[in-house]
Amino acid sequence: MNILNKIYAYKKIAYPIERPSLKAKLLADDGPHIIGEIKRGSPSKGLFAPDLNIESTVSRYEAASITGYSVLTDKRFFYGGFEDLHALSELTLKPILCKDFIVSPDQIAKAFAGGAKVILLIARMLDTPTMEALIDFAHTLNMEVLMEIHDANEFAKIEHLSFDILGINNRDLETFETDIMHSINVYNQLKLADKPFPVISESGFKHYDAVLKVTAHGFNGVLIGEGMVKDLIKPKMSVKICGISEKKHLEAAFQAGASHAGFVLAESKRKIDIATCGEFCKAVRSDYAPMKSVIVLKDVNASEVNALYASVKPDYIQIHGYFREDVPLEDSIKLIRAFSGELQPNIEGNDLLLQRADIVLLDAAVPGSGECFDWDKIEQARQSVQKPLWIAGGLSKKNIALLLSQYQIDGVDVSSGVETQGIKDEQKIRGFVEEVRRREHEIEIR
Ligand SMILES: O=C(O)c1ccccc1N[C@@H]1O[C@H](COP(=O)(O)O)[C@@H](O)[C@H]1O
Repeated sequence: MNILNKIYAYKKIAYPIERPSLKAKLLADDGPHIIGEIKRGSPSKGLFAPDLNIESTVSRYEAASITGYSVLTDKRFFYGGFEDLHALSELTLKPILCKDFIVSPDQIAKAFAGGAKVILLIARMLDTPTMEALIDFAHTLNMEVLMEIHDANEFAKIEHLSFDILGINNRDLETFETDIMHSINVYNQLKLADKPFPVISESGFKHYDAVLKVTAHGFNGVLIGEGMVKDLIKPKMSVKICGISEKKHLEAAFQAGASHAGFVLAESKRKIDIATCGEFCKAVRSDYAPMKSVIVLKDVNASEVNALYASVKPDYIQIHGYFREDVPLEDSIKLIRAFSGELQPNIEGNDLLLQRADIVLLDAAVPGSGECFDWDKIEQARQSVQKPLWIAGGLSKKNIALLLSQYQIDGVDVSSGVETQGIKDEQKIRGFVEEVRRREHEIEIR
């Protein structure tokens, strides 16, 4: 190996990453797309996350399946720094936006060297020739430009420029107030749905529902700072896809955004063997976070439950039918207690497991049969159970809207309703989860 080969090999290690395009990711139809920001503080809030640890923040954001990162590199007003960009770029392969007040090509070069794929330009702060020159320079580095506007007047100023992504800032910089309706109104006013570039809504997201609300209005994604740092952005409703017996269906449940994957070890046409179940639970832990694994059992003793818990290592154990505590149930087991239709105390183990349960599940008389139970019973259970309440039994994309509009529940569990001729159907899995997310959002904003 001559010296040039050696230097080349070294440089390839030092500069390995051609980050994917944020624009392309935002245009892909697998959202909602969240750009999670590394933000320690702001002029309006001061330093709100002085001890922010980049590594643990990245693990949390990755678990939330964000599409890309934004990192504040301004020190004076936002308490950030290029050291944060460098640290972040070592930890992720996703696109990174360098969030700064860019006025010169030097800053773009610095952002590029730090591993950023995207720079921000603020329409209100720059004149048009400067923006044009900065966009050209970014493009020569194969970087993308997020052009930020606040209102329609600012759009008129940048409309003809060749930026890559448009951002509408919900924050009024005079008052620092944020209102996500602001970006929705501007989006509609400017008829941005017809434009070829992706549009994101920026700032002021404090609930996951708000993310769904803006994406339902046509936005390709959202940029969230404080809400991500403070871990406020989470879907509300748990969605369990049960009876998974093939890896591709586990993948489909994850991709669709299900919160739980269920593996049946009880007698059933969906029963899988313990070794496969162990593999699936392991895959959920290592590849599908934040999704959780659930093993489904029926008519069991505590000793069997403890043994399965030790060998398969699921996140949750769901128990149907009777339960006998022949030995104490392992303390660390997280439990879903399934009841047939109502909280009857007459099955052995019900009282004990109701007390011990982390989640209570109301299901049909024959679990996994695709039959609904009498939903009138839900209200009574809601009143008496102060724990998360999930519903199963004959759910599908067709009846989920009715269920969610009538009852205050915390999760839904489906098996037959996402199958075609007894086999899990990837399209139905996607359709079911999408429908839940759409409906939970509608319910929230009523
Ligand atoms: O799915 C099964 O075969 C099964 C067997 C034994 C216990 C539970 C089982 N699945 C549970 O069935 C419901 C949902 O079923 P469906 O949508 O009505 O078909 C849910 O509790 C699953 O966890």
